[in-house]
Amino acid sequence: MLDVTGISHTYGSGAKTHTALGDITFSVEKGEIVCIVGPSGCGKSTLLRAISGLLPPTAGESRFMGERITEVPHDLAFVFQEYSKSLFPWLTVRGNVAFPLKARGMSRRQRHEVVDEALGWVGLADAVEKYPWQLSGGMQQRVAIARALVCQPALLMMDEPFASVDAQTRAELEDLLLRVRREYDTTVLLVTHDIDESVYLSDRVLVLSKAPSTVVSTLTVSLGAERDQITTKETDDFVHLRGEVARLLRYGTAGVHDEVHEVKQAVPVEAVAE
Ligand SMILES: Nc1ncnc2c1ncn2[C@@H]1O[C@H](COP(=O)(O)OP(=O)(O)OP(=O)(O)O)[C@@H](O)[C@H]1O
Repeated sequence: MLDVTGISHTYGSGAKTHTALGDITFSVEKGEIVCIVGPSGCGKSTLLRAISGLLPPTAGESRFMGERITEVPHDLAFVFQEYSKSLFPWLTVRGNVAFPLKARGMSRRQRHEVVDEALGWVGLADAVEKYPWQLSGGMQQRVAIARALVCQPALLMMDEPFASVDAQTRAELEDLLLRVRREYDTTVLLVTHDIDESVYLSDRVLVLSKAPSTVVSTLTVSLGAERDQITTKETDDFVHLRGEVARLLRYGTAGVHDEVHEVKQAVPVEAVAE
C-alpha cells in the first residue's frame, strides 16, 4: 500500500537549517494499522507531510500502491489533532462531511445517503444540522473522522488525532478506529505521543529516534484483531510491548538496561511485600 524509501527532510537554507528527518524507510501493508511514536519534536508530523505529498522531501520517495507520490493522492485522507481548525465553522455537520463528496461531483441525493451512513457510524446521527461550535471536542473529532471516511480512502493518515480529547472519549475514538478498520479494511498510519495507544491500536509500532530521526525499531503487535480497553491492556503481551516501546524511546534499544535494573534493585524486597 505504502512504500517509504530513504525519506529525509531539512528545513531552512544557508546557515540556518534543521534536519528533522534523517533517512527513513518503511512499508505499510494493506489493512494494517501502523503507529509512529518518537521523542517530542523529532519530526513525526514532518514525516507524515513528507510522505503524503504535502511537503516535498529533501531526499527519498514514497509510493502509494506503486505510484510515486508527488501530490496528495485522491485515495488518501487526513485527520489532524486540531479538529477545531480543520472543520468549516460556517457549515453544518452535514455540510462538513459532505464537502469532499461535493468536490467529487456526487449528486445531492447520494451525498445525503452517504453522509447519513458515515454519521451513523461515528454516533452523530442526531447532530447533522448542528454547527461545529455547538459540539463538544470529541464530537467535533468524530465529524472530522466521518469526513475522512466518507470517501472510503484506501489510506488514512492521522496526526495525533485523539490528543485533544478527554481520556474516556479517546478510548471510544480508538475503538471506533479499530471498528472502521475491521469493517472497511482501511489502512491507517497514525502518529501518537501515547505509548499505550500505539500498542493498543497497532499491528506494528514504528519507533523513531530524536532528530535527525531514523527508525530505531519496528515492533510487531500480535494482540489479535479483537481488542478491549480493559482486558487487552491487562495481558502480559500488552504490558511487555508497552515496556519495549518505552525503552526504545528512552534508550534507543529494547531489552534490559542497567538503569532499569538499578531502579528495580533499589527497592527493598520488604517494601514491595508491604
Ligand atoms: N515549517 C517549518 N519550518 C522550519 N522548521 C520546522 C517547520 N515545521 C517543523 N519544523 C521543525 O522541525 C522539527 C520537527 O517538527 P515536527 O512538528 O515534525 O515534529 P513532531 O515530532 O511532530 O513534534 P511533536 O512531538 O511536538 O508533535 C521541529 O524542530 C520543528 O521546529
